Formats: sequence, structure tokens, C-alpha cells
Amino acid sequence: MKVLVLNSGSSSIKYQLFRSDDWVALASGQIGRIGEAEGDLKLVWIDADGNRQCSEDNRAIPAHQEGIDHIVDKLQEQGVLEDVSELSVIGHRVVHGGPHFKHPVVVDDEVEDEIRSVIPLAPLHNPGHLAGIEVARKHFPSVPSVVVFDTAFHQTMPPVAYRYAIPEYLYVEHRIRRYGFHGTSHQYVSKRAAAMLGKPLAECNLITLHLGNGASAAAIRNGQCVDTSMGLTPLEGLVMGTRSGDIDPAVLIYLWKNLDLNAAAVSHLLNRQSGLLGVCGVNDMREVTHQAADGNKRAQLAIDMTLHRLKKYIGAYYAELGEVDAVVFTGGIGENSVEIRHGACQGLKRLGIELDEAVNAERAPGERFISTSDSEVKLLVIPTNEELEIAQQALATVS
Ligand SMILES: Nc1ncnc2c1ncn2[C@@H]1O[C@H](COP(=O)(O)OP(=O)(O)O)[C@@H](O)[C@H]1O
Ligand SMILES: CC(=O)OP(=O)(O)O
Ligand SMILES: [Mg+2]
Repeated sequence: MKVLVLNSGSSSIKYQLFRSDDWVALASGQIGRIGEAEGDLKLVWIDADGNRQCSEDNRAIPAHQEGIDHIVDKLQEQGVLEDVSELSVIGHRVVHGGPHFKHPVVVDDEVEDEIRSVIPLAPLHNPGHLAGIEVARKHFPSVPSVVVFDTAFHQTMPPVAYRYAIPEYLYVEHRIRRYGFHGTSHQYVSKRAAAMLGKPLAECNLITLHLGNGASAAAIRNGQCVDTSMGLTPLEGLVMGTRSGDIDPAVLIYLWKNLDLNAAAVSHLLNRQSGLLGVCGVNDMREVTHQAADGNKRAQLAIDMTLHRLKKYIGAYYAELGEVDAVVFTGGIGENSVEIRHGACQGLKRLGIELDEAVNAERAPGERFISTSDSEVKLLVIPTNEELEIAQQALATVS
């Protein structure tokens, strides 16, 4: 049997089709730049002879609806999903589950309504997820859809970590608290880290760093999340591609009072015009790194601010955990940026964190140790696989 996973973002859809007996990915792909004049479509699949094939094109994809139609056509055309009855379940990533969802659930009208009701808390993400769910239900009415929430893994946080120091009724009546995101990724890399360390996950203390367009850190004690950097929404915490991360809330009041910006304008400014983009005009870390290497001072400042914030969180979570087995780097930046990993580990020798610079600089794919053999705290690079984690959780939910 097979499991299809759709990870619909604000302007992209990532997807993978797994064979559930051995979790081999039969196909994986991405549709980027949805709604733009030119799309960015990629699909890698395994053909009938077991060979890896790849196709790319730039056709325009106006909306998620067309994107998912395209995915289904393409999977059928390449022979990896000939018969819908081969599909046991479709797994969907949903960034915000709000206060209600602690575990994956089978989608019904009520679940869809609940996801819709928390759109204001994840405006960049939840609308795309809903579009994905609706189109999948239309294409595969007989196949159950299961939603797996980014917020679920963080539900083990204690109140000291998830409460804001604001009047209690805002928590009790409005559920204003810290939820945390990228949970599926933090959970996946935690399990892989335990396997690499050769210890049960329940005995591992970890700091996991998911550094992609959105970025978050998590403190894991005995395999469970005890703190994370994102909050009520995916805006809190680290410096991100276009999001500010931590900021004095008085800045918002200032913008409202003195620049006459309303709530929508402030949200747009902090979610879409800030972070690396706000500081240096570019949001892609590869480009920022090139510009900094060419002597661009704004790009260098953007990198230095990213590292400054990242180190604050590593230090804070180290202090919270007391003992740390490993720091894990994942996400597009964590997996690929030699410079960011180098900068994040600088000067931490007294904490028992020592990077092996030569190993860090090797652009090797896959899971690897990048600490010196003497480093008390191990440093790991682990490519995340949110889709695999979602596929396994989705199948377990309907089994
Ligand atoms: N070789 C690289 N060096 C530095 N940054 C990289 C590299 N490869 C990818 N990235 C960065 O990873 C980020 C995207 O991460 P990803 O996890 O794919 O994002 P998303 O949040 O969209 O899933 C971008 O900022 C991109 O520039
Ligand atoms: C929650 C979040 O920020 O997700 P992404 O990194 O995919 O934007
Ligand atoms: Mg991501």
C-alpha cells in the first residue's frame, strides 16, 4: 500500500509518495512560486525498472487547486500511482492546531472548521493547508485524510515555558499561550539523533535547531519537548527569512501610534518584510551569504544578527537542560550552511561544544557528526524529513 503526504505552504506544495511496507519514497516533489507568472516544478520518482527519474518545468500554477491536480496527474502519468485503491491514507502537514489538537486526526468537517478558526494565528500557512485538504478530498473521496500538526510535539512543554506573563484571563478565555511549530521536524530529528547517539530517545537531552525559511529551536529533555522558540504564532524567536522573531512588543504599539499602521499592516511588516529581508533586502540565506562574502555590510549584519540570536537560544536551552547530549542542525540552512553552523558554534568550547571545522566544511549529504572526537556535546547534521514522519503518523492514525 502507499501513503501520499502533502505539505502545502503559503506559496509552495511539497509532496512525497511512500510505499508503506518499507517506507521507500517512490516519488517526491515540490511546486514552488504558486500564483506567480512562472512556477517552479520538480518531481523525482522511481520508474518501473527501479531507476531514479527527474522532471522539472516552469509552467505557471495559479493556485493550490491546480498544483494538486498537477501532482495527481504527474504521479499517474509516471506510473507510481496508477490506482487510487493503492492509497491507504493521505497525510497533510498543518502548522497550527490551536489549543484542541494534541495528536494527528482524521479530517472531517469539524476538523476543517477548527483549522479554519486558527487562520489568524498562522496566516502564512493554514490557508494553504486547507486548500490542500479540500482538493485531496475532491480527488480521492474514498481515501481518508489525516492532519499532522506542527504544534503537537510541543504539547509536552510545562506552563513555565508555554505561558506568557500577561493577565491570566487571556490564557483561560482566549488560549493565548506559546504553542511552538516545526514540531514534526523537531520530533523526527530527535529520533534520528537518538539512533546516531546509540541511546534510547527517552534518555536524550537535545537542542534541535530547525533553520529554514521559518526557523525555530527546541529544548528536548529525556526525549520530550520542554521549550521552543516559536510562540502563539510562528513569528516569535529566531531571525528568519522574512520574519523578525523576538521583538519588544512596544515596537508594535509605536508603529500603530506613530506610523498609523493598522493590525494587518503590522502583521505584514513583521511576517513578510522583516528578518533577513528587512535587514539586508534579501531573504534567501544562500544569496545573503554570497553578498556578505562580497563585502556587503548589510548582508554581513543580517548574518551576524542571525547568529547572535541563535547563540542566545543555544545558551538559554543549555542552561534550561543542564546537560546536553547533542545540538542538532536541520532545515535548508542547518543542513547546508557551513558558515551558519561555524558561526553558531564559535566560542562555546567552555560549554563542551567543539566543532570539527574540516568535517563541517565537507559538503557531504546525509546524517553526520560534525563535532571533534573530544567534544562533550555532539554536533549533528540531520536532514529533516517531515513528510516521512507525517506519513508514518498518518498511517498509524488510521490503522
Ligand atoms: N547551501 C546553502 N547555504 C546556505 N543556505 C542554504 C543552502 N541551501 C539552502 N539554504 C537556505 O535554506 C533556506 C530554505 O530552507 P527550507 O528548509 O527549504 O525552507 P522552508 O521553510 O521553505 O521549508 C533558504 O534560506 C535557503 O537559502
Ligand atoms: C511554521 C513555519 O514557520 O513553517 P515554515 O518554516 O515551513 O514556513
Ligand atoms: Mg519547511
